[in-house]
Amino acid sequence: MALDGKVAVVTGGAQGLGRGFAEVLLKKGAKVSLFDVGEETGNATKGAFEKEFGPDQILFCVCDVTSEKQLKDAFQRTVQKFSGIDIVCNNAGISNERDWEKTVAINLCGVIRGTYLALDHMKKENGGRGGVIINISSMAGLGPLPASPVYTATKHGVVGFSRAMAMASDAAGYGVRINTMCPIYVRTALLSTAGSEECAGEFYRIKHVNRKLMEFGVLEVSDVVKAFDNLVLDESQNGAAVIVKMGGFDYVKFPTAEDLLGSNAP
Ligand SMILES: NC(=O)c1ccc[n+]([C@@H]2O[C@H](COP(=O)([O-])OP(=O)(O)OC[C@H]3O[C@@H](n4cnc5c(N)ncnc54)[C@H](O)[C@@H]3O)[C@@H](O)[C@H]2O)c1
Ligand SMILES: CCCCC/C=C\C=C\[C@H](O)C/C=C\C/C=C\CCCC(=O)O
Repeated sequence: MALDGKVAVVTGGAQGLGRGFAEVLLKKGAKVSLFDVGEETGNATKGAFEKEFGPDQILFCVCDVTSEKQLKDAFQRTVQKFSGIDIVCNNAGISNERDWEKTVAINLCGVIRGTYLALDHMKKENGGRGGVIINISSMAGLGPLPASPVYTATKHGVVGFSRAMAMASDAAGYGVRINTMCPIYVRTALLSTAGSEECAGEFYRIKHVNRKLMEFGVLEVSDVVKAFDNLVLDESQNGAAVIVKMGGFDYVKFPTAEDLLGSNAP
């Protein structure tokens, strides 16, 4: 998929990974709509991007992904400004075990809602152009992060939902690919707050078990952006989950029905 002239949405795009994803899309000629709850950071990022890429390439919508109305309005504003949508990255996420229902609402319900609304605009049966949706999970979507059980559950949920939706999209002829990214730790604001007493809650006393997993390494945003760029462009991938780790990225090999059921497989 060539990116020049394409229209992209990035949730949680004001900072961190989302900002990095937005920047690479803009560099390759796409128009980008940032959805973020952080008004000040979002406006600052919009201003910086406008300076570099010009005023017509970027839109910032103050939007909380837990609100159906705000998310719907943000998609609508994007379509009105840019005409259609080709790429959606559901990236907004938090790590807060104390307020675990908020973690589920943003990390899992926000991704589901963002995917459904994206499909309303992108699927061919609605007159959309097709395209690609990339949902941001984590390595904690593939294995346990012990001091963050609810975060782990939401990220497993993102992988399962995205794989099922990829098959549904294919079977229904939507023309939209749906893939997931699963990075190990990345140096962002989320990482510096997740281990705090305020976010870890009762698991604060065992935060060392999460910290130990830093032995896998800590990525820079640019490492994850490279894998994102590859996944957006690779039209052969639908239902893929990409692990991003030190030294590069790989496609996850999931067990097949035959692996799981042996001779009972259909
Ligand atoms: N940093 C890591 O180690 C790491 C590793 C793997 C996956 N991830 C995932 O990557 C994604 C981005 O995380 P990050 O590290 O860049 O974090 P970050 O905190 O730097 O950025 C997250 C952005 O999401 C926004 N956001 C939070 N709640 C929102 C809401 N309700 N509605 C809209 N926007 C909202 C924030 O304002 C912020 O701009 C998350 O889904 C996270 O789980 C992070
Ligand atoms: C297979 C094992 C899973 C390993 C998980 C690896 C990476 C996870 C990345 C997450 O998305 C990061 C999110 C939250 C981090 C939570 C706690 C970190 C505490 C760090 C600290 O104490 O400073």
